[in-house]
Amino acid sequence: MKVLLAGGGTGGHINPALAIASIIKKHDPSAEFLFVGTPNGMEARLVPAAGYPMETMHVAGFQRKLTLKNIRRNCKAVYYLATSQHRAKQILKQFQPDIAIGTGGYVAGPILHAAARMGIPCAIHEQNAFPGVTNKMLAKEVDHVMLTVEKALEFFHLNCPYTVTGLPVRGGISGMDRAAARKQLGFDDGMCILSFGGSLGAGCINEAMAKVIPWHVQKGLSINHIHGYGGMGKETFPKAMAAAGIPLKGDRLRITEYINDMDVCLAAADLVICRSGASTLAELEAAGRGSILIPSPIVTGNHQLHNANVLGDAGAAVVIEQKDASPERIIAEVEQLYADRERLTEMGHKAKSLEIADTDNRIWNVVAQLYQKAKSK
Ligand SMILES: CC(=O)N[C@H]1[C@@H](OP(=O)(O)OP(=O)(O)OC[C@H]2O[C@@H](n3ccc(=O)[nH]c3=O)[C@H](O)[C@@H]2O)O[C@H](CO)[C@@H](O)[C@@H]1O
Repeated sequence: MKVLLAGGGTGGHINPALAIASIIKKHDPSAEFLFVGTPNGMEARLVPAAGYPMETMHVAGFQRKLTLKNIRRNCKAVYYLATSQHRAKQILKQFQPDIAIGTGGYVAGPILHAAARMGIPCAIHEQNAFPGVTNKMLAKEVDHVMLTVEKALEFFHLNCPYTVTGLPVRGGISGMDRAAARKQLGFDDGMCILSFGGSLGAGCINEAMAKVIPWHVQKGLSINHIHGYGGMGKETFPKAMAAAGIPLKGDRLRITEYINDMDVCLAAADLVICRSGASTLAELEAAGRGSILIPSPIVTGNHQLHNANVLGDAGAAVVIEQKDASPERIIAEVEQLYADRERLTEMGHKAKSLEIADTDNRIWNVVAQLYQKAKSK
């Protein structure tokens, strides 16, 4: 089977494409893959690192606010739009895929559009509860739409079947026992908080944790705490801790720029305080952990708030919009959950009940349907 995968820009679009490739490879080890991305997006690093070939094409989004800089950017976007169809056809003619799958990001637009017009069976995967512009457009042309959550359906006008597949999570996320994870981290059996703000960190979460950590340490509460401050907090967060007299690594503390062992940290945690990117939420569901979610307000269509509300509405998370997420408010929420561990455990169960445990099979079923369609042509 020859599979073309297109997606790019952020890890949020590329990692699902890589996960889909792994699922296909597991079922069909002889499958051949070609990724299509932009030369400057994160895909240019992540895809070759995962060992897959990639063709590139230039694409850019249109800016709505008309400043001089944006007019220049829009001129570039028009040029790319004019040349992208030719490039897309060239890539498709060379690789001759049986099927094509888009996982979002501008680059998926021209290539999936061209593939659909050439009669190649196509599908898209939408990671968020509020779909991106590319997927919304492509949904009218493809043969199948895969969704992480059913809620996204409200925003699509579909002419084709859909499957709620969930979002593939990294191996190991739900596999570890809480006690073993704590032992590995050197923690005791008090409450364990895990906080982080996406791969780069989040100013708002760092500001809150700069108060939350000294609060529970100075009060002597029985709390273990892991915090990932990200590149964004690299200069400021360790200084804030030093000023408060808090060590970055103590008996109950592990404060680091990036959390590399998220599987262990999630398993150890009782409460997670974080943004609401799609992968993070799928991981919270797989691990079955209660959370305080502070959606990033600067993402397209405010999709992180839509994502967070799926868990919030199910009672699996407390959702606090960034404008309301003062350190004092976060401390108050943590204090309540510290005092009511049963509620926290219940939130974890509710998160687990949202998990789609057979995501891999659901995705493979869609792929198999597309391939059958390709072979029957
Ligand atoms: C800022 C932004 O536009 N984010 C979007 C991007 O997600 P983006 O990839 O930035 O964020 P996600 O929450 O989807 O994934 C973050 C990943 O990084 C991991 N992690 C994070 C911090 C850390 O220290 N260690 C670590 O391992 C998390 O466990 C998770 O697996 O695409 C997603 C899918 O379209 C969207 O839902 C997000 O809104």
